[in-house]
This record gives sequence, structure tokens and C-alpha cells, in this order.
Amino acid sequence: MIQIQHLNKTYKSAHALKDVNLQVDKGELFAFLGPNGAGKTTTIRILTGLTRLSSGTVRLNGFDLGDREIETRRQCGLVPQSINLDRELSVFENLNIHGKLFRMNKQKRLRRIEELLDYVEMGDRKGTLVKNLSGGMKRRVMIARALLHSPAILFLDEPTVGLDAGMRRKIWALIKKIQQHGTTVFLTTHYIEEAQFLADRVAFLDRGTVVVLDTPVNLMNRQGTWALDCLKEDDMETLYFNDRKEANDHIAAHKDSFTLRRVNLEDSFLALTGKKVK
Ligand SMILES: Nc1ncnc2c1ncn2[C@@H]1O[C@H](COP(=O)(O)OP(=O)(O)OP(=O)(O)O)[C@@H](O)[C@H]1O
Repeated sequence: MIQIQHLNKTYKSAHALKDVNLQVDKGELFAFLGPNGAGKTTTIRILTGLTRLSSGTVRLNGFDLGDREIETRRQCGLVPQSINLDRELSVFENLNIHGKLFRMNKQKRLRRIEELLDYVEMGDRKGTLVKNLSGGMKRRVMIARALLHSPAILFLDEPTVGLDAGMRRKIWALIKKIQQHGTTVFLTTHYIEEAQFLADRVAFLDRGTVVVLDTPVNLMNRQGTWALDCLKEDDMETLYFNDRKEANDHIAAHKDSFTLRRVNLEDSFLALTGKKVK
């Protein structure tokens, strides 16, 4: 569904993407995980036609990026990182304008808006001005807007940034539902739990380079199953074990104060890059 080969992007002052190669399958939920400045937004902007690549090739649902621009764009729905709804218009008006831009006929447009607002549980807010919605509601309207023209691929750039834990989980459930209904999903995040919970496969991006790409389970298993955090003078040291007994034996044999926990994706990222995803 998405094929990226030797993708590079250079801005005047930064080499934002360095020889990125990856493939996302139809129906897959793929996460790009990395710290601020890793190149996640740049990737999404290139894939959705908002920024030009410097070199390399990208194919979306069989269309070459750069060729037949309108058809290629129709393959994609985009939920950008910052809220870009018109605050002074209602939920319905925001969606209606988008449908008109995609030249959907009136009957189809109105039916699809109703359908999607129910789908994202915003049916009762159709007439509400966007400025009167909560952050989580605005995200859901943006997701409905991105799905309006029935794209094959939904791109979500940091879909839950700034939301509280309850709303984050609601958005996660919605994203899973969208995937279950057949849409391929490509998302970026710097939240470890988000990638761990949602993604079929995760690519770790660090300073423009994909350092590893695998399923969350395989990535975590690289470190072992159990982690022991030990607070040293001014740092945290973490030790990894394949079974719980080994970890407990280590605790019993040492005087330090340890916290035992399950290995998570942060451990894999840390081991590969020496950095936390922040
Ligand atoms: N328009 C631009 N002009 C120049 N440099 C840019 C531009 N956009 C991004 N960059 C640089 O490219 C690199 C990657 O930025 P990008 O926004 O893609 O990272 P990111 O992983 O999405 O980070 P964040 O989560 O902070 O948005 C950074 O070094 C950034 O400063």
C-alpha cells in the first residue's frame, strides 16, 4: 500500500530524512516512533504531497508520488498535528467545505457527513461551533474530515498530543476501529504506549534514519522480558532478564533498591539509540 525507497529530504539547514526504506501493507497499522525533530512530520508531509522529497521514490496504493497528483492525493486522508479546523464555523460546515473541495456531490456528501459524525460519536455536535469543542472532540472532527472522501490510507501526525489519558484511549479505540474497517493507517507518535498498543509494526526513527523496524512484541523481546530499574546517584540504570526468577535472584544478591517491571518499547529504543523518546 505504501512503498518508500531511498527517501531523502534536505532542508537548507537540516538533512531531515536519510535513505528511508520501508513498505506498509494494505490494512496494516504502522507507527513511526521517534523523538522531537526525528523527521516524523516531514515524512507524513512528503507522503501526503505537502512537502517535496529531495530524492527517492514513494508509491501510494499503486500511484507514484509526483505523478497524477490529484489521484495520488485522493488515496490519502490527513490528520495533521495542529488543529486546523475553522473555529468560527460549525462541525458540519467544516466537513462540508472539505467534501466540496474533493468534489463530492451534494447527496453523497451529506450522507457521508452524517455517517462519519455518528462513527466518531459526534453526531449530536453537528451544529456546534468548533471554538466551543474540547480538544478531544476537535481531534475526532479532524478524523471524520480526513475520512470523508474514503481514502485508502489515513495519515495521523501525533493524533493524541495534548489530550488527557481518558480521551487518548477513546482516540486509540477509534483508530483501531478505522483499521478494522479496512483502512491502512500510518501514524507518527512520540508516545511509547501509543505505538505499543496500536501498531502492527513500528519503525524507530532517529535523526532522519530508521534504526529498526519490527512488531512491538519482537522489539521488546530483544531486551528480555523483565527490567530492573535501579536508581544510581544521578542516573537510572536498567538491567534486563529473560525470566522473573533471574531478576528476583539479582535483587536478593544486591543491596540497591530496585523496581521490577515488564520490558516496554522505551527499553528497545533506549538500547538502540541511547536516548529516551521525548
Ligand atoms: N520547513 C523546514 N525548514 C527547515 N528545517 C525543517 C523544516 N521542517 C523541519 N525541519 C527540520 O527537519 C528535522 C525534522 O523535523 P520534523 O518536524 O520532521 O521532526 P518530527 O520528528 O516531526 O518532530 P516533532 O515531533 O517535533 O514535530 C528537524 O531538524 C527540523 O528542524
